[in-house]
Amino acid sequence: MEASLEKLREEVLHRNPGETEFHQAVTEVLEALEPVVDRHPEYVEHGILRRMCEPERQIIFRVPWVDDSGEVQINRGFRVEFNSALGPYKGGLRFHPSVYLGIIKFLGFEQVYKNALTGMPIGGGKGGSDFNPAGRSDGEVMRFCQSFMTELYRHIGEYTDVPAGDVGVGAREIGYLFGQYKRLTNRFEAGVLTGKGLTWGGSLVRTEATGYGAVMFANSMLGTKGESMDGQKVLISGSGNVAIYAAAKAQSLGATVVTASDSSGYVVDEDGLDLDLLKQIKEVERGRISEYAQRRGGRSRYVEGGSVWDVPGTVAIPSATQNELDDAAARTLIKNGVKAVSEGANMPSTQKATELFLDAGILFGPGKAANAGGVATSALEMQQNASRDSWTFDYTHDRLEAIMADVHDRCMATADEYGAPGNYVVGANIAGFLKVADAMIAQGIV
Ligand SMILES: NC(=O)C1=CN([C@@H]2O[C@H](COP(=O)(O)OP(=O)(O)OC[C@H]3O[C@@H](n4cnc5c(N)ncnc54)[C@H](O)[C@@H]3O)[C@@H](O)[C@H]2O)C=CC1
Ligand SMILES: O=C(O)CCC(=O)C(=O)O
Repeated sequence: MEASLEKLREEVLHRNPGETEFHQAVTEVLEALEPVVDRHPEYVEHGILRRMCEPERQIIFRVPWVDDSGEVQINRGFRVEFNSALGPYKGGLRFHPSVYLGIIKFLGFEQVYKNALTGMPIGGGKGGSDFNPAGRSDGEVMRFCQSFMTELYRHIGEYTDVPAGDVGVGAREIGYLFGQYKRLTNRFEAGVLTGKGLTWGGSLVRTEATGYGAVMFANSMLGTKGESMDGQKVLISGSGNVAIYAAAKAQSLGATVVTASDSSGYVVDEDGLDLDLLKQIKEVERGRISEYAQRRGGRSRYVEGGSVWDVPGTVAIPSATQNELDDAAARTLIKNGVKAVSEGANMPSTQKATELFLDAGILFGPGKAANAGGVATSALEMQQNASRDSWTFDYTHDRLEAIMADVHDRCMATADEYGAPGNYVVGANIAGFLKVADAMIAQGIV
């Protein structure tokens, strides 16, 4: 790495001890920015890179609540408002026991570049809690969400910071969070959260958008080689919001999706996933993936533990969590003939896995580009809220499709321009960076 970038990387590691995911995300971006620094020393002179590695604001708070047995529970809440050069902070909330500051900072950092790439007027942020919704009753989830919002509400607003869902935060949680925000502020401020219910300010296509977008991105990448999703054998990890709708879009484009997983194991279904069954188990019953094989029968099977990436396939869409696809998995995928990897999750491939894909000439769509469809559609939801309008499914879907095509083309053109043709990691990071950096220069040292 170039000396000024290496110095900055060391400074970030030193200032943020123990935050390994944040270190990883920063390292990837700094490596990709090497050709920019050579060409544009003014970004170093203005301290842009250093400022972009330091969140504008980090909020950490206590979230006390009472469980069903009357016991007081304490969780920790976070909101990292990373960068507002392009618009209000925007990004999801994650409720998962693994959450700590380093995870929220990596997600917030990624969000800045991703949101810039969408072309929409949104800055970047992320939040969440170490609360584990698994096994909690609706009443417990509601009381937790109400307590979480009782602190968060003073930091957010449609022109300030607009949270949404992420792992463990879906329509149910957004409903409880919105209800409490409305109660505390006495305002029906629809644009303060996205991912809302369709009858109270939500947007059609937002539920499907991240998974759909990741498949659209894969389709565009394959298009550069004269191929498409049609006829591909697709491996998907996870079985949550992103995984389910990535599978749905892939199937609608003529692919066969043969895997899904959760933290206990994975299923393989050579006949293609039955998505109605998967949705019933995961979205309605909130059950385990093992039940899928039990109920589906036929050629489906459940594998306890193990890795979904052991299954042969031509397109991989990792859609569960960070660092779920390591170098061993990447080698297996390459050996088995994978052609394209489109990251539905945030940073699901380790740095080594990413390098292996790039070195092998695999089409590789990094999360900040490939999964940008979710936040882009959140921005469309904000647009509808601002104009008190609601658009049709088809119109919103067309907007998403146009945005994803543009993200793809911009990554490709930028990679070409900076001497790394076909490298979407370089393209995504540089294209996102330039937009934010120019806005920051225009706005002065703030
Ligand atoms: N929901 C959204 O709009 C967006 C989500 N993402 C990213 O996509 C990923 C998935 O998020 P969602 O689907 O929204 O969450 P979700 O809560 O709906 O689903 C998460 C899924 O991942 C599985 N999972 C978690 N840890 C796992 C592990 N260690 N091994 C295997 N499976 C595991 C869970 O069982 C669950 O099926 C995350 O990285 C998230 O940050 C990215 C962009 C937008
Ligand atoms: O829709 C949003 O605001 C956030 C989506 C998100 O959390 C992400 O892109 O990782």
